[in-house]
Amino acid sequence: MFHVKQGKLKIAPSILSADFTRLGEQVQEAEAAGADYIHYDVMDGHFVPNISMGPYIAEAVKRSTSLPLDVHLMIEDPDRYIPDFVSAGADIITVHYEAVVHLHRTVMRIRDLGAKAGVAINPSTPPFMLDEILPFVNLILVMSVNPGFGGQHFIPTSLQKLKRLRMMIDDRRYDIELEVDGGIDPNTAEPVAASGARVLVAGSAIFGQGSIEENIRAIRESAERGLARQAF
Ligand SMILES: O=C(CO)[C@@H](O)[C@H](O)COP(=O)(O)O
Repeated sequence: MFHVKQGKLKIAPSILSADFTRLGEQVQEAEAAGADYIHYDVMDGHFVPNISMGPYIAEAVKRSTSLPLDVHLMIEDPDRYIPDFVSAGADIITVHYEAVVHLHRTVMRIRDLGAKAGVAINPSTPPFMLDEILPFVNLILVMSVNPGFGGQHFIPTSLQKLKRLRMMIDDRRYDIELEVDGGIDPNTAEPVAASGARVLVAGSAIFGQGSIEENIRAIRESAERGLARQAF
């Protein structure tokens, strides 16, 4: 894991904001429009105040696309469900720093089961809390809203956090994807990319209104402008 691979910007539509009566169709539309991952939010009503989807729907989503399934577990005791999501076809499984006691064990478990392992941090968690786990993860997810709901406003202090993490990753030459999630739209995509994010999750800005294809294009173009003027 000790080489830097910048790669291109990735867009990960969050299907939390999709039309569930046409879920397969909307996932396919996102894929045809050039999405890179399908972001799948799992909420348990405990770690976050909302309840969303479990492994059965994940398995159906996986069958409807050839894109990697990027599963974000916003749940307490995620270890209980990691094997179910791996069996459902999850390619990346991200757990919350705040939800896990033995984070290294959890991360290694995800990797041993054959998926990539991510760690997410809430808006109030400082980046240095990830210091010891960085050598073991494939992805870091910066939550730029308090997790639990789509359609919230981007928290601007997330930009400093992204810059700090970008530096931590690059200075140590880790091959880790830096993902951001919450309030990403054509306005915020530029500053988050300029601050170091390389995977942008967006829900309401992609599925909320208008064409999925145009919405993805607008976010990608904005992020590419941000990448071109990296803020550090
Ligand atoms: O994890 C979450 C919310 O907790 C996200 O993935 C949301 O689904 C993003 O929605 P928007 O802020 O893009 O509408």
